[in-house]
Amino acid sequence: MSTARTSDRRGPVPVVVVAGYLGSGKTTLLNHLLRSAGAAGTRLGVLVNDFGKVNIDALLVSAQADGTVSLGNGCMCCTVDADGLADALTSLVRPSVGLDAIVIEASGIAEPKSLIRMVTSVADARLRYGGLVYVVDAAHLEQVRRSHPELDAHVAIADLVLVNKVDLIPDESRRAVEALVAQLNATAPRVVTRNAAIDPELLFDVAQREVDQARPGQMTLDELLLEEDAGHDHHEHLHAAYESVSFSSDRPMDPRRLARFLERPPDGCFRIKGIVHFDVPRHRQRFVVHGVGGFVRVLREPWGDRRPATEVVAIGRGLDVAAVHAELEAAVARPTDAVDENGILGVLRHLAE
Ligand SMILES: Nc1nc2c(ncn2[C@@H]2O[C@H](COP(=O)(O)OP(=O)(O)OP(=O)(O)O)[C@@H](O)[C@H]2O)c(=O)[nH]1
Repeated sequence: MSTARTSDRRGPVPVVVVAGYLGSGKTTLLNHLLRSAGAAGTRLGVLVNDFGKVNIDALLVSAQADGTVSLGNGCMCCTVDADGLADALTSLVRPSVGLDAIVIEASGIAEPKSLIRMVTSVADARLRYGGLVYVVDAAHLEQVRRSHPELDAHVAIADLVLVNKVDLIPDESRRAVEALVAQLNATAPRVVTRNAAIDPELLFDVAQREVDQARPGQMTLDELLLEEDAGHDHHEHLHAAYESVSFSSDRPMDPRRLARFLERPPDGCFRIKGIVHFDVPRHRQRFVVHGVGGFVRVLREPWGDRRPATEVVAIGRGLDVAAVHAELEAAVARPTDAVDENGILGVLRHLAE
């Protein structure tokens, strides 16, 4: 239950931006995340323009003061406008609050790019930008695009696209919407959802604080995929499934090649997280790396009692598992490599310090 343990283990708190056209399902997503995060013991901070949007009644409000609600399960909810965003973030990432992740809902008409810029410009090493999740109303995408052509550009910069409300349309239309989204954004993974029910693990590390047991109200990736599979073309869904590729090595990594992997992740790769060992003089510390759609954040800390070794996990949809492995394998330093004194700079420039 200790918050210190959490921040030790996790490094900076990820700040995920949720955007989408009016009525696409952003609030539904926040409520789903709050429910499932609370059930798992994850402490989530939510920033919204208007409390009324989030179903706080269902979440056992225990206290409310100064535009902040403390939710019974350790989650926090704040109202915020553009001017107050940086202050709200800085105050939410205080270790005493003990949050695992923060989610910001962009109001339906907000320009996601400016919100992302506001988040990335907050100079606080205790937080890191955690990517843009864009919610699409699959039943109205065509219609909304006609009146709001800027929607295409929003989808294009997303790191993860939720193709939501698929219960309202036939399979054929769903496939057409998926194809259109893929055309607008070839690299971001897509998740097909009903009521925005995604696995929170896709957005941030889900802390397991109480007992590690089945989490009511939350569908795991496996369950989601199984549900998607039922009644659909099985072959198609096997290929559409999420993959998580784990890589470990006792040999040190080559910093230049690893930095390239983080900055230009393989197609479909949404998240990369890991602990990396470089055998570079003065840089033999334990490097904690986070990548979200090419946005990289690195922390450095002592190994302590731990034996230096590398462990990296890549999560995505339609990932070429063999290719990811091959790329990471190729990033292992070889004894025959020429001395590359500047190689580590590619990693250091992402340091959060
Ligand atoms: N049928 C169906 N309805 C959904 C789904 N997801 C959300 N809704 C409903 O769509 C309506 C709008 O959802 P919200 O989550 O409020 O959408 P929003 O993006 O927050 O809307 P704004 O705040 O107006 O931008 C609500 O009535 C939801 O219950 C879904 O997958 N299927």
